[in-house]
Amino acid sequence: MAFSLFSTTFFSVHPELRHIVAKMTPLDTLLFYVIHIVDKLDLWHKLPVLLGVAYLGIRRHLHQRYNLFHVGQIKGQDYDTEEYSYRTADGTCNHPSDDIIGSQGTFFGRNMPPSTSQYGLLDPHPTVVATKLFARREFIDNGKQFNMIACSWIQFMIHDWIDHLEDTQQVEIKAPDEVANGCPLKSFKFYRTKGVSTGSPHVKTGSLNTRTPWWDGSVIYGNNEDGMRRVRTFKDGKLKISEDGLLEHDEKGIPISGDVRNCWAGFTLLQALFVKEHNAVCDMLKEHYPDFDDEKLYRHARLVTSAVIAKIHTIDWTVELLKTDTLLAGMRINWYGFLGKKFKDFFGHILGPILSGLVGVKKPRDHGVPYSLTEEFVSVYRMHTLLPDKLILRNIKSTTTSEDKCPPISEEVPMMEMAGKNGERRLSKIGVEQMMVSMGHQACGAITLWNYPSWMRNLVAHDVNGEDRPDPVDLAAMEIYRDRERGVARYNEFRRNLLMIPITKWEDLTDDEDVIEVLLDVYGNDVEKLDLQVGLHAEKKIKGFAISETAFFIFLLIASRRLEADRFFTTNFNSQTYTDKGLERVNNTETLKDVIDRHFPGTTKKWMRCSSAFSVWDSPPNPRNCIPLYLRSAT
Ligand code: HEM
Repeated sequence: MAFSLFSTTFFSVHPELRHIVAKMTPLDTLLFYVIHIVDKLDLWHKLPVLLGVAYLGIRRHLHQRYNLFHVGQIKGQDYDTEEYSYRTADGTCNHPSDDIIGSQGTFFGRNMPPSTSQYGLLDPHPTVVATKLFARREFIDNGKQFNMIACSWIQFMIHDWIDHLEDTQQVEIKAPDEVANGCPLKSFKFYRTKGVSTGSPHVKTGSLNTRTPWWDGSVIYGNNEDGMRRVRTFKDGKLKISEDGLLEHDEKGIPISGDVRNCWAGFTLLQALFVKEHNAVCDMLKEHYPDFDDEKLYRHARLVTSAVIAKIHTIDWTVELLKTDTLLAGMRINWYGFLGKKFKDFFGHILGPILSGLVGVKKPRDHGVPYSLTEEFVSVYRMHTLLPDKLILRNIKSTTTSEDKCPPISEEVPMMEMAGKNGERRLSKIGVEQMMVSMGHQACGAITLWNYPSWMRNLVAHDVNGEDRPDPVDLAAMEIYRDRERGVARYNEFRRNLLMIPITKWEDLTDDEDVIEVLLDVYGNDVEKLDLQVGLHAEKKIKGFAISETAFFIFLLIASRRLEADRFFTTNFNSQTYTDKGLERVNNTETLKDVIDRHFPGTTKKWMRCSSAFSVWDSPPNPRNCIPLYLRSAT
């Protein structure tokens, strides 16, 4: 009897997922069944590497089938792809038959239908959630896994991919009495997200992405013609950069770069590094192809630099974020395929995406849904808890360096002073190398509850031109409001839509009794009401993962999509489009360390012990020989 009860519950589909499974094809139902049993045992991340990769392959397939929703009906035109064999300023002309898809100002897509929950925009009140569950009590770092370069890197990527168009109408949020004492701002105002009619019966209102969603380096090149003109020198294909290796600034002190919103010194440092990389690619191309004019040099250098950025993100940054052998293998398979780099270098992309990787396949694939980034993707990237309260500067001139290559601390600067125009002034005094080494040695924050930076709860945000907004905001509360305003599902609905087992009680989410006590205070016993952000930050983490599993499944889908839907990572990832030397540059760059070494020779040799520039620099190198033998060809 006990066994039969066990077997029926164990082998049956979770009742709350049945309506989703009912829409699947028989083969997909079977595949779902396989991953569902693994999920019930909480097993996939404990499986041997190849089985773990297989699980993720099945999951990604199901998400491609059931978690891509197109929003909006704007249709572009067919165009001559050969004429546009370069990345345009506004992201047009990338999809092979529709020039508009993926360009600036198109709709955010969705990974699931807009939330059906009946809870109101202020239920529970966003400042109550922010104060009771997010406010930092004391800084929690994430150990040696991830440093401030990694934190800046992801902001650098966000500013390449996504930002929402705002309305002209403002919302005002007032902190209720019960938490007012714990709120740096008793009330604050901000612009609503602009809701735009989609013309479609399914998702009636959507929002527009003011950045180009392609992985096209728009964070340094701009999102349209004006942005691109601002950053170019129009000589030898190069971009503007100051003598000291940092960004140039306009007369108001705003950096001259592709994206200048909500920047801080760590972020502009990366912009400057990749401007240097772009300019070095221009020099290299000019040497090999002396006939290339300014325009040709610019276009090719942009293709190469954007691909270098995408590659570093895929096989260096992500691997540090999700530090397990399965993900190390999975991300390298995304770029190089199961047969690994050596095979691909030698034979080229002669086999399909599984054996030779997503990059270089013959045709871009969008799984029947035009490419865009999604509302849910934005939500899972809300990672402001990565930011500390202070930047710890190191003295790289000191002669008393310890054996672990860790220079002594010279100063601790409040993060507020490193943001915006003030931050730019400070950075110019600090200089590139000291800033890079200092960020390398500082762990960033853990993505967990009670770790939201206090200074961001009274933050002067910027407009798209990099100008300060007059009204400071409580970003922690605002983020809760944003997800609700945009119809992003709350935590449990989000999980169901991602084919994950929903929670039924707080203990399913966390073992932390203090957290459970506050969840009960804020949400009562209603687990359905739990905000997505709170769930993502509270969830028990898989060993080695800096983010929650729930967030990870969105990454799994979108990380591949950014590569496989893009013509310049597929059909046009070839020497005809990139040039032989350009493609060689992409193929020979594996990590951020490679780029730092090119432009600041000696820096990592002197100051870095670890293998990746994204780990805390005095941590030991990765023991690569722990990777199973059968995967060595892929690594
Ligand atoms: C000093 C550093 C940073 C500052 C000052 C900053 C500030 C802001 C502000 C003011 C917003 C707009 C909020 C709104 O209007 O809804 C925002 C949005 C966002 N930020 Fe940050 N941020 C910083 C770093 C980061 C980092 C490290 C991440 C990590 C992933 C991140 C991810 C995001 C995301 C995903 C959004 C939402 C974008 C959207 O609504 O389309 N930010 N940030």
